[in-house]
Amino acid sequence: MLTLETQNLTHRFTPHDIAVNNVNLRVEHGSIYGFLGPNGAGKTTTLRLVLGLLRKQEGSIRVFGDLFEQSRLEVLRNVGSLIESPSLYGHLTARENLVVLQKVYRCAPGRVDEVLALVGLPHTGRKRVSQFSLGMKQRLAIAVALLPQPALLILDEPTNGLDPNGIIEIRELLKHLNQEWNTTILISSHLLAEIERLVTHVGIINKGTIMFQGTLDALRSKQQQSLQVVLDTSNPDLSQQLLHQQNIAATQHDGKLILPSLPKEHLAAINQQLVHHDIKVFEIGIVKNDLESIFIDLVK
Ligand SMILES: Nc1ncnc2c1ncn2[C@@H]1O[C@H](COP(=O)(O)OP(=O)(O)OP(=O)(O)O)[C@@H](O)[C@H]1O
Repeated sequence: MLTLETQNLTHRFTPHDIAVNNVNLRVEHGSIYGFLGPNGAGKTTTLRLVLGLLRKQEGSIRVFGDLFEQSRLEVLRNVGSLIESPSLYGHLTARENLVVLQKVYRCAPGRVDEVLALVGLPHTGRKRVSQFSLGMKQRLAIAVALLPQPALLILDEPTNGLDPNGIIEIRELLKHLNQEWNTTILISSHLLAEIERLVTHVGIINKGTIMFQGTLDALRSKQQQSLQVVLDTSNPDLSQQLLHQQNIAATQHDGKLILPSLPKEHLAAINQQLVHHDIKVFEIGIVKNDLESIFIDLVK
């Protein structure tokens, strides 16, 4: 079941530039969907459209199965979001901030302490938010988003500017929300490494267009397909010639040969043949592209 689905979502800020181009997001119920792309790719614009913060121009948006424009209030009651920097009152404590918003959103008063505990801020006492670290502010902003006990949480780069510890803390919090409360999470980031250990699904956007969408496993299998073999020999030119004679496309990098992934038996035969031509074989290794380089390839 899809919690969020867009069809051909398209948005232009000017007639000549398409910020979001026929985007078909498919966020499955119970998933943690990482929405990835470099700066300016169209992530924030897409998320703002999905939340009705920008007027939709083309395409359709369904949340919880309903068309967004036909059930806007009902949908927004069940969606928590953090887009760009959070609006918090610096002169108030974490609790006081939440009490104000609990009244605005008309949630049960008991929810304030629940969300403070959930985000790990129950003991900040009289400390004003202006004295909070960036990580604490982000946690509080997520607490605000959680007040209405949302079934869908949309977070735009929530770990921006956080140190590695802060990033890990937010990651653990989101995992907990997903596992314990079954909250579906859509989180954007421009760094795959930052969310790789968190997400179940990935959507990669570049210049407004989705380049890849699927499970993290599907992205990993792309990584598998991109394995290469590195061959270090005493005579790279002759080795390359011999490989080309067998229709194996080998290229030279820093005196080593790079060839496509081949079965073990085939590599052993190549080794034998090179030795047979008096070529010393120093190394036959596998080059495993990391997920980050697959991501970079997709958005190049
Ligand atoms: N209010 C606006 N007016 C005009 N152009 C805009 C506006 N907001 C965004 N854009 C343009 O739309 C494109 C997509 O921007 P968007 O902010 O959605 O990207 P992003 O992926 O969220 O990037 P970042 O990671 O830097 O936030 C960019 O070219 C940007 O310059």
